[in-house]
Amino acid sequence: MSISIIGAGAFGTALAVALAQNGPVTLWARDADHVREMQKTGRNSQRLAGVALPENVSVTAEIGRALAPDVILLAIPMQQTAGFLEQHRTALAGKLLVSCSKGIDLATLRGPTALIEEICPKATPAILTGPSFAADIARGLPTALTLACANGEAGSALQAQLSTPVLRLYRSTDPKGAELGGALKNVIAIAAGVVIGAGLGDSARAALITRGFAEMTRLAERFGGKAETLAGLSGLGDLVLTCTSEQSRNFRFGATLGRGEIFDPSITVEGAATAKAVSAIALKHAIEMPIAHMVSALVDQKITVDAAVSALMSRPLKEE
Ligand SMILES: NC(=O)C1=CN([C@@H]2O[C@H](COP(=O)(O)OP(=O)(O)OC[C@H]3O[C@@H](n4cnc5c(N)ncnc54)[C@H](OP(=O)(O)O)[C@@H]3O)[C@@H](O)[C@H]2O)C=CC1
Ligand SMILES: O=C(CO)COP(=O)(O)O
Repeated sequence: MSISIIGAGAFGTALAVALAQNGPVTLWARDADHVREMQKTGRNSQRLAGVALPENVSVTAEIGRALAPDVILLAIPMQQTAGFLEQHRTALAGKLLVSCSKGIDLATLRGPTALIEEICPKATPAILTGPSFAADIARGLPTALTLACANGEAGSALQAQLSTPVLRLYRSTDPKGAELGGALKNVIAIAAGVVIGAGLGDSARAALITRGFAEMTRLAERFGGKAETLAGLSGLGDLVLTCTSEQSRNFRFGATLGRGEIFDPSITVEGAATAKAVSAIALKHAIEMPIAHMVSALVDQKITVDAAVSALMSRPLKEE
């Protein structure tokens, strides 16, 4: 059975390369010139340099072709997802829609599977998330991810269809916990980057990862996510990866903030908008999320790094 991937960014392209081991893959990009270039060169040098596209990846700008398979992976940035779903709502009815995005929609404060449920109620939502840099997946390095779907039968079928010898998927029926873990870890990764960029040291980063994980779990549990999901690949696993690697765009963005420099605005940094969404959710539901509030304020340049650190360090002393 063929699958299609919406979005020929770094991650969509890497997944196409990996999943081509299992059968034909259709990779859709919105820009016809970009598609022609990929068809001609057999590469996506704009988004994932140095990687050849296997022969059974067919790249297209025709949305009708891309929306024909029963299983469709959505690999576009979170803030563009609602618009895409709305535009193609009718064609998406009855499909298995696997979001590969990590974030919270700022306009509706919903995560990817909640957005799919809201906009495409006749589709079955799932999420593929966990520690995985596109470049690693494309090189065929061993990777383990979470495939979460509330419908256990559909989740099992997807797990089998999307696993490869080097891409090991663990199944979960907790999409809420999985999507919140993936969204929130980006916010904490920005904070970790700030800590390193500002020269505050590895001890401070370890403290921040740990307290950030407590925030992630607190918020996810409030919305029905399970603590054990947060402790798995989609939460702790991805948090560790993103807070400790220079490959992470969220971490690098934070490090740039910490150094007081300007980050290239064309680079996708999901945690920036998501920090604002998380801060709004925390205020609305009275959930204690001090790190997320600080990241949101830093992103909006409403606070300096020094002021953010002293605000976090001067909070009342409490039990762990
Ligand atoms: N890169 C990684 O290592 C990983 C990324 N992810 C997640 O995958 C998602 C995508 O990230 P990534 O691939 O890295 O991002 P990139 O910045 O590499 O690419 C984004 C892609 O989305 C396309 N796009 C943007 N807006 C729209 C739209 N409205 N309609 C259709 N296509 C659109 C862009 O097209 P165009 O070129 O025309 O602008 C581009 O191809 C994010 O949520 C990210 O967190 C998850 C795990 C790993
Ligand atoms: O989600 C990722 C790794 O799991 C990619 O992280 P960045 O978006 O920060 O590069």
